[in-house]
Amino acid sequence: MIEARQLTKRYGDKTAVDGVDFTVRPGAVTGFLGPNGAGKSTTMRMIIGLDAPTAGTVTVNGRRYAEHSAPLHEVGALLEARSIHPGRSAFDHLMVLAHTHGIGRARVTEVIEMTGLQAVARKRAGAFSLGMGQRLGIAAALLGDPQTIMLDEPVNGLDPEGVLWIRTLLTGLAAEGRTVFVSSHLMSEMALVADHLIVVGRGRVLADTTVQELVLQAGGDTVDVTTDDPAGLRRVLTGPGVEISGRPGSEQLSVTGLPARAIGLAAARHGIALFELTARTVSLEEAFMELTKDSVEYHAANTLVGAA
Ligand SMILES: Nc1ncnc2c1ncn2[C@@H]1O[C@H](COP(=O)(O)OP(=O)(O)OP(=O)(O)O)[C@@H](O)[C@H]1O
Repeated sequence: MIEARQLTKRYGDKTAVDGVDFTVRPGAVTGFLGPNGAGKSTTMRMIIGLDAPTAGTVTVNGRRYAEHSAPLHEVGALLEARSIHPGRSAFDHLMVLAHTHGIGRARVTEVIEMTGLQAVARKRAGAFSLGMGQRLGIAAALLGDPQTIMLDEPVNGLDPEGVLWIRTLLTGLAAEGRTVFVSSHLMSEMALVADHLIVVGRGRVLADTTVQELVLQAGGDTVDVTTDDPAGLRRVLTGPGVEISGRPGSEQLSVTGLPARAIGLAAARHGIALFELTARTVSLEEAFMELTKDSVEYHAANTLVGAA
């Protein structure tokens, strides 16, 4: 469990993280999404004590990171700029980390196998490809068998097989009851793994919601209808939670709050002919763009926060 309360980070005049509140719960993959510069990495750095908050708090499993006596067992993290001694082998790098927590060689071998690094474990980490480096970073994050796993842009540099492997790994860790917190600026990738989403923009939480809810809020439940009797159809469909728009004189209406099936049935019952009945599909990417585009950034925050 990760809990941020009014978490704030300022660098001089720049507010990178602006009073954010969120809770990342166990047993699910939570995606941490936002465009470049939204404050994701800064938030993650504060979670593991690499940066101190200017105000507010963030705890992992009920305590600030620095208060844990064996932090590797609490939270395993892969941050973008994790430094690995280039001359050291993957195995030695993991052994050095393991020693700090009294973790044995058997666990090092285990995480090497889990991350598919067996063939290169004795090679210099400095010669690793980006994808291999990511796998090594993930191996290090898993070393302490932590309850909470936090990964910053984990699919960066991974080939399709690696991306698939990451997905399976993350959903598997969540299924074991762990807290899994993963950042990305790729909504499409998050849609495939995340159960829950926290979307940030300009250091603020814009949405704390599920994938389905986000699509719905972005207009995913709009249905376009064309009829020769728009006035009649409006009368038939009007009801609580239903919004109907359309240009005066136009035969086309856009309806939100009713599924296409209900609209079709209501029209048939009243003998109103329809020429078009199309459920508008909003892709997750569109929903994300809509949410994070500058002009609606703070408006969106008001309507979406707490919508889950
Ligand atoms: N050490 C620093 N000094 C000054 N400004 C910083 C520092 N670290 C981050 N920032 C600024 O804070 C803001 C948030 O940056 P951060 O790296 O947390 O965003 P991000 O969401 O992780 O972005 P990306 O997807 O590009 O990694 C940016 O405007 C960035 O320039």
